[in-house]
Order: sequence, then C-alpha cells, then structure tokens
Amino acid sequence: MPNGHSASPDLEQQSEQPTNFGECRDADNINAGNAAASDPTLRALGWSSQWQHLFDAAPKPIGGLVPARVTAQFTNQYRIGAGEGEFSAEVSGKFQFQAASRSDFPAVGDWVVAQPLPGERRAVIHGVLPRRTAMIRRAAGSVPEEQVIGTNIDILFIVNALNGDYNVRKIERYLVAAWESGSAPIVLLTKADLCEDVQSRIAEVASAAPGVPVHAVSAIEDQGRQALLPYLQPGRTIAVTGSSGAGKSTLLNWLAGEERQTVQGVREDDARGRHTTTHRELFPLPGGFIMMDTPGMRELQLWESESGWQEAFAEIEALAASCRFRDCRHEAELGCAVKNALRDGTLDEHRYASYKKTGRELARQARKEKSVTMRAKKSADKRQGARTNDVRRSMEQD
Ligand SMILES: Nc1nc2c(ncn2[C@@H]2O[C@H](COP(=O)(O)OP(=O)(O)OP(=O)(O)O)[C@@H](O)[C@H]2O)c(=O)[nH]1
Ligand SMILES: [Zn+2]
Repeated sequence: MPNGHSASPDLEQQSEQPTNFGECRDADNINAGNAAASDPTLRALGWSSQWQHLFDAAPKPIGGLVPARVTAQFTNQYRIGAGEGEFSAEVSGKFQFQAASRSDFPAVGDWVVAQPLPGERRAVIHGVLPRRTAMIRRAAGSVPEEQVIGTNIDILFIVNALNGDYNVRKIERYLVAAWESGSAPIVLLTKADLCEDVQSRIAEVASAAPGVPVHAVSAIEDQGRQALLPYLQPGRTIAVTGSSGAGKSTLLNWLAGEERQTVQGVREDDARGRHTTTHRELFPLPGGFIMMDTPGMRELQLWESESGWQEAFAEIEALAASCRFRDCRHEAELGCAVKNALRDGTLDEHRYASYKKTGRELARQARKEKSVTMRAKKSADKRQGARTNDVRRSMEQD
C-alpha cells in the first residue's frame, strides 16, 4: 500500500487506497514440485502457479508443449517468450481452422501452449490459456470485429497530464475501458511540476473516479515515485494509456530507471540473417513487473461498452435504482432519484452531464454498428441470392 515515506508528501496524496488489483497473481506461491512454475525466465514474464494450473489443464494434442507468453504481435506472426528464451511463432493449422473469430487468436499478453521446433528459434502455437483480463476494441471496417489490444493486464495506468491535456471527462472515458477489460485502473496525473494546484486536481479526479486511486507525479522532477511502488510488484502486468504527449514514454523510462529502449530493444538475427532491432510490446522491467505498451493501448479512446459505462458511473447507477420508474431517463420524470440528487447537490452537474453524454455516445455507436451489421448482412444475402440464381440458371441450362 502506498505510504507516506516520501520526499514530496504533497504529491503522495491520493483518493483511496487500492484494494485488490491483480489478486490472482500469486507469484510467490510456487508449486515446488513444478519446474515451469519456478522457471526464472517465465516468472520474469509473469508466470505463476495459477498459470501453471491453467497450463496443466489445457488440451495438449501433442507432446513437448511448453508455456510461453506473447510479447509482440505482427500480422500473422508472434514473438513469444518461453523458458528456453524467445521464439518467433505462428498458430497451428488446426488452431486457425478452429478459431471462430479474430479475438480467438493470440494477442499481446496471452499465455499460450507452444511447441518449439527442434533446433530452431521458431515455434507453433496450439492454444491460448483462458484470459484473466482483455482490452477489446471493435475494429473499424465494413464488418465490426473485435480486436484484442492486450490481455492479462493487472493494472492500467491512465495517464493525463496536469497541463492543457488535463481533462476529467477524458479520464472518465478511459475508466470505462478499464472497467470493461477487468484490469484495475489507476489514474496518474503527470507533469505535476507544471501545475499550481495539484491537490484540487487530485480531488476533482477522485470525485469523478470513485474507488480509483489517483496519484500526481513528475517524471522530470522525480516526484511521486514512492506512491507507485506498491503497484510495481514482481509478476504484475501493467499497461499505460493516455493521449499523445501525456508523458507515457517519459513515465515508462522513469519507472524503468533507465532508457526503456535499451531495456526492451534487442538486436537479433532475422530470418535472412540480418541484424534487426525488434520492438517488444511486453517486456519485463528491472523491478520484476511487466510493462505493456502496444500501439492499440496508446490509441485507446472511448470504449463502446455498456457495462463499463455503468461501472464508471456506479454512483449514478445506484441512484437510478431508486427512481420511481424502471425506464426512467432521468430527465423530467416524477420521482427521479438522479434529478433529486442534482437538486440537493449530492450529485455534481458536470458528472451528470458526462454520464448522459457518454450514454448518448454509446447509443450512437451501437446504432452505427447495427446499421453496419445490417448492411453487411444485406450484401451477404444479396451475394447468396446471386449464387442461388447462378445455380438455378446453370441447372436450367443442363
Ligand atoms: N514538465 C514536464 N514535462 C514532461 C513530464 N513528463 C513528460 N514531459 C514532456 O512531455 C512531452 C511528451 O512526453 P512523452 O513521454 O513523449 O509523451 P507520450 O504520452 O509518450 O506521447 P506519445 O508517444 O505521442 O503517445 C515530452 O516533451 C516530455 O519531455 C513531466 O513530468 N514534466
Ligand atoms: Zn431517474
């Protein structure tokens, strides 16, 4: 838990103590009889006895299969880290055949069942262990499809800078995504050195993010690190999101205690024997925690998710439960508990406006997706109809 032993107590203030993030990550509870569970290379990637149990229970079509974690993803190729080091990997033909959707394929952060090919740095992926958390985005395109941005993230650092970038509504949107994914959100207000009134900003964010720890930090002035140490536990996977320029890279380098690129960039031979520098999207840092930095995580914007919305505005949802009408829209209805709370000042007007706005955006998104799905279905029906006509015509000709 964060404590007060800090050189800069004014930056150590926070809304609430974190409770149970990453509680399943029982890295110290090692099954002594099991070699893989205590493998230092695997453990550096977040392996624990829980994962070992899931691996033991996973189907294994062939012998010689090992656990590995996906550290980077390319179009059809993956980079995985196993006990024996890194491999470039592809999914097996059977896996590909059985995958029902894009989200069934491995993503950065996944633990997979892999088969290293003898004498090569290549491996075949036969399965994906059940995900504990998953950041999912509906991919844009003519047919909406789920895109998995990152999985098995214990903690999501939501980064917002205490300068012109500062925007509580933006933080609320990121919170929706975090709640939906299953990972525990922590709000980091960066560039605290640029802000005159850090405390009131923290208070403002805290009231918009009930139950979420809020910390102010300055990477440039090396302030606020102490409060983050409790999150940076060995075996824990942490992802960072926030708008461009919010200070994510600087934060990562600061937390890593050295230049991150030197931590995660590795020169190696590619398939043609050339030396290349490979970018890992998941990498262990010296403190023993694992950092995830995928392009998708950086672009994370509004999350199209109903349940995340309800959690992000849990106190309003709780009020809504005591509205007289079950379908109350909290506008002009009689006996509306939300409107009553607005009137007596227990609910903040901006907060309510943000709740309504996010709700409208979700509805708009849902309508858009529905119309895209219907259009896609119509054109599929049309194609099907054309094929049926072709068959009929060719039968008539016979
Ligand atoms: N004053 C101040 N500036 C900072 C701090 N942290 C980062 N910056 C500056 O903010 C700018 C953006 O920082 P980055 O770390 O590149 O931001 P980013 O979020 O990674 O940006 P993208 O890579 O575009 O997503 C840089 O000029 C940093 O030097 C801080 O604590 N204080
Ligand atoms: Zn109501």
